[in-house]
Amino acid sequence: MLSLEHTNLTNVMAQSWKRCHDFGLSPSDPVEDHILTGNRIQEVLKHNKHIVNYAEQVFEKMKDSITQSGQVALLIDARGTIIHAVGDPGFSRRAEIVQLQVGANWEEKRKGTNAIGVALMEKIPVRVHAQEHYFSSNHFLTCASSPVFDSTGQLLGVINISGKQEHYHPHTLSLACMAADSLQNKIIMEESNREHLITLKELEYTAHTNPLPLISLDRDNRIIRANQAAIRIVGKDAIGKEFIPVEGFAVETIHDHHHKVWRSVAVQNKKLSEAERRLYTFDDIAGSCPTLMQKKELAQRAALTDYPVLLLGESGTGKELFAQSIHTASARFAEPFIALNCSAIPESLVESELFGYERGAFTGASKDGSTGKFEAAHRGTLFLDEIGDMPLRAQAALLRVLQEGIITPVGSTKNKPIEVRVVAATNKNLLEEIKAGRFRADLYYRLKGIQITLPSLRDRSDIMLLVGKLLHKQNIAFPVITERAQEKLRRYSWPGNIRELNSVLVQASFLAEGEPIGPEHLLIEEEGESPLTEDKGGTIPSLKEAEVFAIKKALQSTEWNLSKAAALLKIGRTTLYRKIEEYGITVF
Ligand SMILES: Nc1ncnc2c1ncn2[C@@H]1O[C@H](COP(=O)(O)OP(=O)(O)OP(=O)(O)O)[C@@H](O)[C@H]1O
Repeated sequence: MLSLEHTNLTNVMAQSWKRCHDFGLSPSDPVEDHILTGNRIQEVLKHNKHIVNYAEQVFEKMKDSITQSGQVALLIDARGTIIHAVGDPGFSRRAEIVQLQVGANWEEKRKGTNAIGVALMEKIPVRVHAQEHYFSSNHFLTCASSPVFDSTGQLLGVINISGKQEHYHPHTLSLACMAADSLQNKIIMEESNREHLITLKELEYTAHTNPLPLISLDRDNRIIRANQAAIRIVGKDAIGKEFIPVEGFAVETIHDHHHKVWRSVAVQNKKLSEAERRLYTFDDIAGSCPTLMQKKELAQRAALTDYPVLLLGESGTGKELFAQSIHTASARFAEPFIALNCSAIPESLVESELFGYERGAFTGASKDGSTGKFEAAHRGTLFLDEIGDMPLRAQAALLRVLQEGIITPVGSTKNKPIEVRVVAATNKNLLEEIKAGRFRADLYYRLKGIQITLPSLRDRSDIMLLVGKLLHKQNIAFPVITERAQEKLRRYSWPGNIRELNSVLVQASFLAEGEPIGPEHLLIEEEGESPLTEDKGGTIPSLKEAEVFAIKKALQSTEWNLSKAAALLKIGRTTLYRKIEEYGITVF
């Protein structure tokens, strides 16, 4: 009697044979003998360098048993080309005759039913033995293949073990599966290490500006990292040494699944002074240009009302600064100002984030329950940043509360009346988002109340006044900027607006070391320097030059915020990080 598994595999085989028949192949045909050689195979190998390196490590462990049992182990890319092979030299010679060698392609449509082709097609581990092969010339083989996927489930290739049919062994398929799993684990580990590195890099950059002392400890309570603020307290030499509790530091421990201490972080638990806790006010909004003054006046008048406010403007134009100023100038100034980054809410957590949840409402929920942003902002102001990126499901939930003025925490049956003033902000064109079906028109009209569009820095006539104020904030006296540097500042287009200006000035004052700031200290691309601008001879920049330029520009305008820069470039964070490494792009 056939087992279910066997029946299924038999079906898989039958379907493969049918496909081969439909391709117009006949079992007695000579097998296609095209093979990639020279530059073409070198290109494929270069493209797959990473996975081949890992496969070498995996195959190394199996090499002896594969050789002794007269087999070959192969790595095949996602398109069916063999890219690495190890095994018994005797069998390898015979195998080469049927092209079980680097450069040959074993897709079903070329080589008929075979383990590699079927595993690629069906994305499952499979054995193809003797006469199960479509072409008669392959009947002397017994082959087992298992697919390899990356962390997103995308097929990367196949591991295959082949031998003469008389060397059939029931465990060969398990061996192929184990090798594929091991290879997959190595690849996923590498990806997660890279992710970890990115997080560390981001932490490094935020730690620069984060004034709160922060220390990371290993499981033995030794200091493995500390930001500048913490180093000032514990000293540089403390890294690597045991952390002796310092007064005012709270240690929070991270446990693994077995409740073993894994890592800890020590954060200085200091109470923020009134000045540090203070939100921005209209006095903090620097500028004298008529457009900005007009927007500031409009916002000041809006602060006296309870109407919703919608702040529009490019990234870094001061939308959050305006939102806080509106709150502090309003009658709600003594109540909370709560900010929510709408683009960062995962779809599944929308309700709990906005409305909170009761204790034990869902798996993973804190046992004490949690207060949602609406409740936290009760009687105060809720600032909905990046509203244009809010997922549609969250938009529906938000609209409901704005209409009804009540919330129901997840897992609760009780309604709570909520009274908040909403200020929303986005750098997206909401009318276009509505047209594209990504933003609800009814929500737009509810949020719009008073709409204030902030000017981009390039459209402002008061850039030098801003420069003075921003340098003053860093305790640098004015004037310290040469004429040519001022000209350079005026000419630049400032895609990252005031945030970018601030970061360029911080870099410049650092580079100038107390001397007047000259154009050489301003690390911005002059418009004419752009490799994207065709010069008079019409030279087109190379793809690499264009990429480096775009990446640098995105990093500069987001102050090296990798997530924001990747979003500007419309690529993933991991890809951005890889390119930064590949092109050797540095901070300055
Ligand atoms: N008129 C201004 N005067 C002084 N500083 C300003 C002004 N406008 C913006 N800034 C500063 O520029 C930086 C960016 O401002 P803010 O975060 O408010 O911009 P945003 O428009 O909300 O940006 P994003 O859309 O990227 O969130 C902040 O450090 C802010 O203090």
